[in-house]
Amino acid sequence: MSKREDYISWNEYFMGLALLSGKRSKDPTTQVGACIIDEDKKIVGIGYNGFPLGSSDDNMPWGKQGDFLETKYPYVVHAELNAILNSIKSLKGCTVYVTHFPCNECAKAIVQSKISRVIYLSDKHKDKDSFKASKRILENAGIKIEKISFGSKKIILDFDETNL
Ligand SMILES: O=c1ccn([C@H]2C[C@H](O)[C@@H](COP(=O)(O)O)O2)c(=O)[nH]1
Ligand SMILES: [Zn+2]
Repeated sequence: MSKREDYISWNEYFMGLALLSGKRSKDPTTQVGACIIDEDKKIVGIGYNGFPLGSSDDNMPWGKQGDFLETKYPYVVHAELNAILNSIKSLKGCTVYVTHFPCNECAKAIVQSKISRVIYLSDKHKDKDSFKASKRILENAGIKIEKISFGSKKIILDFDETNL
């Protein structure tokens, strides 16, 4: 019997984990996931966007507009920051897989934690100033930035045990 040829690549595996992590997010508009790996391809941190630990989701707003204090923006912890804060070791030389290009605040945290590569799937906010600033922060710090592309490839997770 010869080996399977249609196994997933490392990029698909780690971006898949970032996407799966984003599925935990309760943000009704944008679900972001991040997965950090070290130079040995070991997963060292993972996260998604959500409210801080102990903040009941039922007491916090998920809105986007109106009174700033009644929107999600001042309260939500970004996926990249959660992945960094959840990390189990020093992140020097690590790579972060992110479903969305990081904002300027996350870019600063990425630089400060000494992550050296950012691989992202979507840059749908690339025309916003915060994302232009983010690109500048990352580039100025010499961090490698790569847009990942899989064409229309999908990975289907089937939880039906009879199909295993
Ligand atoms: O670097 C980032 C930027 C944003 N997020 C989170 C914060 C929010 O929960 C959403 C963005 O919501 P919009 O409705 O698309 O404005 O994404 C993040 O985790 N990381
Ligand atoms: Zn951010």
